[in-house]
Amino acid sequence: MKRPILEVRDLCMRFGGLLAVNGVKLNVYERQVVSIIGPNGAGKTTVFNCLTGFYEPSWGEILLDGEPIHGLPGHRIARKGIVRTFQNVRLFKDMTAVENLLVAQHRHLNTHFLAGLFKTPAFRHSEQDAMALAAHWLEQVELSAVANRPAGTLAYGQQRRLEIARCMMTRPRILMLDEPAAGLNPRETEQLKALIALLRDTHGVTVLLIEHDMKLVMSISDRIVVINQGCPLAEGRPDEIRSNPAVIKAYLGES
Ligand SMILES: Nc1ncnc2c1ncn2[C@@H]1O[C@H](COP(=O)(O)OP(=O)(O)OP(=O)(O)O)[C@@H](O)[C@H]1O
Repeated sequence: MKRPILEVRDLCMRFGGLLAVNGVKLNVYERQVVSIIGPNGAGKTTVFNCLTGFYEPSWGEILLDGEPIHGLPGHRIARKGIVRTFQNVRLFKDMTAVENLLVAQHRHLNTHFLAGLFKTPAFRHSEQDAMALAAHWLEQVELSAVANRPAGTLAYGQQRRLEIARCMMTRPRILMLDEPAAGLNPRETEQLKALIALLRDTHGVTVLLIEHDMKLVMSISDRIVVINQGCPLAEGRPDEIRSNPAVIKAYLGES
């Protein structure tokens, strides 16, 4: 069987006396949507923060394609193709939708100072490529019509999709979405679900999802990992998780 693109072994994160993450493991295969669920305070966002280098784990291993990445700074992990969105929308609200995408593309541009100053052919080409990529992603997330509107004036669901497009500008291998459906209406949630499926099925992206919307989680996930009070509780297909008594007791039974 193929090796997982992302392997997490015995991940632990301690904050003083609190063991917020305690022995979490993950095997994420390419082109899968894997959801991490659990009650409030279970440790889901802390796992994301460890995976993206925002926190250095207290213990455990994180392997990307078999190569250890735990302890690397966030920018190095991002360069290896792991990018994320946050629970709260983090766009440049006064910049237009397309400008928000071009900012993300900046590190791929030929940005040598003199090349930019004299607008060399290489610089102009990379600018054109960035614009073409931005146009492509605006179309994929159905925002072409609002490309020149300030991001802050877009509907909330549009802002969420713009954030995902911004991540996609960096050509990630693993896209991590932290509660992307929070605050969305049912129509916007359906659009989000279709977008996640498109990213996996058409663009070959692997998606890690933290989400409280169980309808979305159950319908889009290939695998689900349940954590409770920092500890792994269950792992499996949506139908297995739905009928797992421990999960129902710890989590689904709450709602
Ligand atoms: N930087 C920190 N310092 C101290 N404690 C923290 C820190 N970050 C998180 N915690 C604690 O770790 C535990 C897990 O928090 P975390 O945000 O990872 O949970 P979560 O599952 O993402 O919750 P939610 O679903 O509410 O977003 C909580 O008890 C939280 O208070």
